[in-house]
Amino acid sequence: MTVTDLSKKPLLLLDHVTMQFGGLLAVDDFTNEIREGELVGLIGPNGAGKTTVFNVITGIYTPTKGRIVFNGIDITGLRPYQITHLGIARTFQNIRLFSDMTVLENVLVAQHHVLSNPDADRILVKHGKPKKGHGRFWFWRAVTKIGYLKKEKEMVEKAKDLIKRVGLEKVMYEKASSLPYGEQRKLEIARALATEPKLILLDEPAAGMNPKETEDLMEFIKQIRKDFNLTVLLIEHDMKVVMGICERIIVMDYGRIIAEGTPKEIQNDPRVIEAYLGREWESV
Ligand SMILES: Nc1ncnc2c1ncn2[C@@H]1O[C@H](COP(=O)(O)OP(=O)(O)OP(=O)(O)O)[C@@H](O)[C@H]1O
Repeated sequence: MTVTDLSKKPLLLLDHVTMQFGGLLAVDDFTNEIREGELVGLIGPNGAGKTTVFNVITGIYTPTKGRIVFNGIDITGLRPYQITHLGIARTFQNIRLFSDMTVLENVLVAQHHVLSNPDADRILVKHGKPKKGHGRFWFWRAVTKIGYLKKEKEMVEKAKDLIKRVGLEKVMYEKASSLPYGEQRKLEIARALATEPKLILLDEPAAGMNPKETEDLMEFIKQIRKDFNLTVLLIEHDMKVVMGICERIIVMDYGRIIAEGTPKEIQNDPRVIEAYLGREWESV
């Protein structure tokens, strides 16, 4: 049974997507449509192909076969930065932050793509650490000082506002590496939000979290979906999270979709229990 709300506008279509690595079909004829505002879970045993689905959506890999359409645009084969521009952001299984930078600097770096590069570089040099290759900085700063100052102010205000909205204002000037794990995850999600996505892909956001952090994360994901008008696709092994917040769940095994439905339907599906939930569900 499908649980897709057909009154919602289609946002992402994976149309017979296949990703082959040599003789291995990591993703095999994957077809699914995600509609605006949905919160969808992607689950399955280790090696089922879940992260590869994220990698083809975000342009890390070009699918061997099939087509990916986002918001009416065929994005198959586009570069990752082009896909980010169109409104897809992601987080990774292992947290990826600039550990020596503050929370604010981390968000500013993520906003980088919104501005033309010279502007973004200059703002980063001032609010973050100077990088190599910024010799043009002083020249451009003199030439475009007024526009730059305006843009800088806007960018910093925007970053601060985002940090407040995700509840990290108390640690805005702390180094990312000094934050507790749950806050590092939030910061990673905030960095994804800084690119102003329509769709966010979260790869195992609850990995390594304690039960309290996991509870907070579940609320956080529901809250940001509402506050930022997001569509969310989530890979997660923690069944409490998946069953607790997803409206629809897609189950993969050996690269293929083996089931799709509401949390209740998935929990009672014999194919899913056999391939996956039998093991995972016992631990919930
Ligand atoms: N770049 C690559 N080259 C070769 N094989 C790959 C590559 N990326 C993934 N694979 C293989 O594709 C299969 C699917 O991997 P993938 O990481 O997508 O699974 P997953 O469902 O995300 O697993 P997990 O839950 O453990 O993260 C695995 O067998 C993996 O070894």
